[in-house]
Amino acid sequence: MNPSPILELQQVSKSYGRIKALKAIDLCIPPGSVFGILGPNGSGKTTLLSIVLDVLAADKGRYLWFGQEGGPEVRRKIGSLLETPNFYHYLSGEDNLRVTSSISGRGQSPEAITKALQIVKLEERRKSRFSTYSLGMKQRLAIAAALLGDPAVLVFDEPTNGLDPVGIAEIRELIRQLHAAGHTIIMASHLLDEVEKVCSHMAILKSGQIITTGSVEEVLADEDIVEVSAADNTQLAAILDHTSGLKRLEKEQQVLLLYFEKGMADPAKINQLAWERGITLKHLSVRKKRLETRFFELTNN
Ligand SMILES: Nc1ncnc2c1ncn2[C@@H]1O[C@H](COP(=O)(O)OP(=O)(O)OP(=O)(O)O)[C@@H](O)[C@H]1O
Repeated sequence: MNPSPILELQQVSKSYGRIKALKAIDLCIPPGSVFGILGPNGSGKTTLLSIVLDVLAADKGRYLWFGQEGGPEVRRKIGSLLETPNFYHYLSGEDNLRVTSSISGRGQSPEAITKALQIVKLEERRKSRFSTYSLGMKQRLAIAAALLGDPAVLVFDEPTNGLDPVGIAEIRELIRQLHAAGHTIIMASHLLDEVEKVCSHMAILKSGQIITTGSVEEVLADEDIVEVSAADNTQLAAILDHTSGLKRLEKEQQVLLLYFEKGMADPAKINQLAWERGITLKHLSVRKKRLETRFFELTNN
């Protein structure tokens, strides 16, 4: 039996005038997951997160956190970062967290603030003014604010937006660490590579609809891809073109890519087939589909 979802959306719809931003969304987010919400610009990611965080009201449908409908008790278990908070530039990181915690009423003890600063690795710079922080540090301070009160779930909208590769890698590590510490993380992103690196599950949104959802492996593994090469790839292609279960064959630089229905690829049989026709393979491997490829397949249709 599947564990009860941390968050469940049932038929959630939202329009802005004539624009239908979300169209009857059903979605389940499993506990303990790092759940990526992916989608092109304008697909409805921010609208979806704003609704489940009670920032926006849905026109129709409902959502349940921990199996319940809203309320302050439930809200306390969720930390969020929708957009960078308005920190005071002349205050230190630590003082900014004090202000945030007194406004939100969460994690007000000095220990809670120190712990949040430690987790995001800003302890050494806690006394520095916010204005002296790099963009990556500012974003980590925003995550520290979301961590106040030690919420079970963290919701981030584009947490690596505007960061350089080092800043992105720091946030990636932080997300992994928070996940390992037991938090469920829900994040909207358009960075396919990031989602592939850190997420366990995902949903792809397009024009306000979920076009696929599941574990990252499930979403990617819609077909088997086998990579082969021999001294003469043209001859090899002619032989393998009739392999049973083969959907299509593509040439890519020095290798041939054989696409099979899911579960139909048989590398041993491919090797044998080539061998029987007098061809020795130089290379044979099963390739994992990249999220980028899958994303474009799904969103371009
Ligand atoms: N306040 C608003 N008024 C009118 N239309 C809006 C408003 N906010 C969003 N929209 C529209 O709703 C749709 C979904 O927008 P949303 O910001 O949720 O998408 P998104 O996937 O988060 O996009 P991005 O990746 O660009 O942030 C878009 O067509 C957008 O133009």
